[in-house]
Amino acid sequence: MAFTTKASIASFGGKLLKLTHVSSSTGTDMAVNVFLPPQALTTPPQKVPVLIFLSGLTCSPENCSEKGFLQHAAARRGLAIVYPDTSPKGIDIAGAKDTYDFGEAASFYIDATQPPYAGIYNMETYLTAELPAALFGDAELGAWLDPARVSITGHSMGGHGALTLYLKNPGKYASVSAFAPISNPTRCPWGEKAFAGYLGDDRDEWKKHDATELLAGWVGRDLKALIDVGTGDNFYKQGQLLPENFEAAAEKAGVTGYEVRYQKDYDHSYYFISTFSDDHVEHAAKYLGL
Ligand SMILES: N[C@@H](CCC(=O)N[C@@H](CS)C(=O)NCC(=O)O)C(=O)O
Repeated sequence: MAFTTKASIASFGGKLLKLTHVSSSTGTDMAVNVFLPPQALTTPPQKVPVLIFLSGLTCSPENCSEKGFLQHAAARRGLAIVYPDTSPKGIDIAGAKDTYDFGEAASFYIDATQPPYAGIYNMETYLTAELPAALFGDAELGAWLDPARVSITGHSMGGHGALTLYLKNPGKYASVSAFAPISNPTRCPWGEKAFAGYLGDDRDEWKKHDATELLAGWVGRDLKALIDVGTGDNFYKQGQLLPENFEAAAEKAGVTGYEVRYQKDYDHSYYFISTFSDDHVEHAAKYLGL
């Protein structure tokens, strides 16, 4: 297969595959983990729906695979989980490793237009075109993964990624959910820094990658979205997440079918994610026909 298998680990009756492949979008090796539930691993193999999980700042495919607990419900419901990486890695770009919120592991899941990131940080193209084509077209993986049934979720920067890729590509994903998403990046310090660095100074360009701004294109539609935010999340308190702005924009656009839950005392960590991961898998399962 086009993927190299680095590990195959038994998990909840299924298998977690740790894979790498060469990406033409980024020009680098990309890591991706794939959890196959027991329902897929039959003879002959069974195609199962897929939930993509996009991770947050500083992460790799490992963080959520190890402590997000998505595999628990996914194994019960018969869903595969795909954990892509957060950015191209191992490239020598000056400054890219200097801070936790920009550069390596902080791609914001967009295609950068500014040097030195342009041409390398093409995460939107990678996630929406190259990776699905590689996974579903693969002789082995393609026997387990159903290209017609895909949903998306994510945490923090990955919540921003999940919401924006969903809103930019109507019909591509059956539903969306997010844990502590950066909901209005054009108006928070993390987003302003990332968008200035990757996209330049034109704030109208930034808005094309902001979930709150993108809601204007969804007037009157059913969003099929679940969002959880912890009230004890320091990044929420610092104004990095701004879920209220997303809610206000959704209300203004008259969209339906979304729920934003404020979970008392929960922080930004994987203790928060693992507590509510069953709900997010259930949300996806509902729209994936399970
Ligand atoms: N200062 C923190 C900020 C980054 C952070 O909290 N990242 C979140 C996503 S925005 C995370 O999932 N970190 C990795 C982990 O908890 O396993 C750090 O460097 O770890």
